[in-house]
Amino acid sequence: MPTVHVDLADRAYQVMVENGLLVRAGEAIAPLHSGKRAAVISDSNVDPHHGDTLIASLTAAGIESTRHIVPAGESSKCFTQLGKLCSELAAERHDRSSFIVALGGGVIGDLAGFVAASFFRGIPFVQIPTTIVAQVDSSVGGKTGINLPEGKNLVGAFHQPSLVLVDPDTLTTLPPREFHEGFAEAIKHAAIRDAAMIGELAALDPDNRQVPAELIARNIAIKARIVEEDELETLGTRALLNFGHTIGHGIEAAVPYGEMLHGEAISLGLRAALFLSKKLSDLPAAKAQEIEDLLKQYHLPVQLPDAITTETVLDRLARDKKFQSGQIRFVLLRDAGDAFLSKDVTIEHLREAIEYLRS
Ligand SMILES: NC(=O)c1ccc[n+]([C@@H]2O[C@H](COP(=O)([O-])OP(=O)(O)OC[C@H]3O[C@@H](n4cnc5c(N)ncnc54)[C@H](O)[C@@H]3O)[C@@H](O)[C@H]2O)c1
Ligand SMILES: O=C(O)C(=O)C[C@@H](O)[C@H](O)[C@H](O)COP(=O)(O)O
Ligand SMILES: [Zn+2]
Repeated sequence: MPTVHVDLADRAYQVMVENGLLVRAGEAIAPLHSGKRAAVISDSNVDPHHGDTLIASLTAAGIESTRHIVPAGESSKCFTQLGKLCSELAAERHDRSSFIVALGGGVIGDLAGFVAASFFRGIPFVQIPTTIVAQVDSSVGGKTGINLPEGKNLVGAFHQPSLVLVDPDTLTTLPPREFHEGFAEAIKHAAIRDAAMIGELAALDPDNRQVPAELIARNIAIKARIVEEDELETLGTRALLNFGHTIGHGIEAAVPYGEMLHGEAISLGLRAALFLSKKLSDLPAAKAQEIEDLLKQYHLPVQLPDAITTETVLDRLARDKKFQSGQIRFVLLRDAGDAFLSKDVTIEHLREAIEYLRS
């Protein structure tokens, strides 16, 4: 069973990756938490598939739980759901010895994690990710938060989970679109840190739901090593995980939240970033093509819909956290597996890259 240790001093934790782990979640969680009351936060799609299994496992391990369900989808990463969940926890008389269990995709992980960071000024939380995005990326690293109409993830906190339990079997209930979108984050990891994984992803059948636990763990390890180096994104290393996210976030926020899934927007952002990496850095055209082909193989979008205007994308991305004192910090590739943070990308370059997505 692959386990990845995230080494962050007093905030260190394990990420366990194992088929069938959801049934044993209670056993894994109980020894880590002195409190025996949990608030399970999930969404209206995930709870009917996996909620009962989790609650039964917690109960069997002596953990009493309350159940909190938000509407499925990106639009739930908002102040309304944050406030509602905090009120529900207070009404259920959760206290500082309680902990949260987030059961769902990246939306639930980010939202429930922010509830955990805020309620009573912070209580522990466990991540049980159920999408590819969440299993290879969002459940690890401690970025929690919500969106604003003005842009993605503009309000939030760093709050590391106390444990992450990844059960690849939960991926079998994902609809095809939601299954494929997550591979954009795995392709991102390969592009920035693990060129060999490009070939390995290309060798897999993109429609096979039996995603190898080793592949998920390999992605988690890439992210964990970067987070260990630069937990709060102050040094620049962690910003490399934002490859494809400047334009990607701009596109995701240019339409009503949820209309374009995160991974789909990031696929477009990756293609734009590959274009700029060829133009402004040394990325060989053949490498860029190989990564772009991988996006297509995983049924990810590579063309910007006509209805999304370049000016709207530019407006949304200008509010991104990566803009500091008016300067853009943009992630480019020198080569596959070799990313760096550039200050040479201008608004004109961004405009050109967004237009390129129409070709
Ligand atoms: N914190 C981070 O480091 C980080 C990293 C990457 C992405 N994110 C965030 O994650 C979010 C996207 O996450 P996502 O793509 O997982 O979206 P999501 O959580 O909305 O899940 C996608 C859809 O799949 C459904 N679903 C989830 N698991 C299911 C399952 N096992 N069976 C059936 N249906 C299931 C959900 O209900 C939803 O409709 C974005 O808000 C993004 O900003 C955060
Ligand atoms: O964990 C990180 O760091 C990442 O950048 C991972 C991204 O995939 C993720 O989408 C993250 O939420 C982006 O963070 P943001 O700070 O740019 O909003
Ligand atoms: Zn992302």
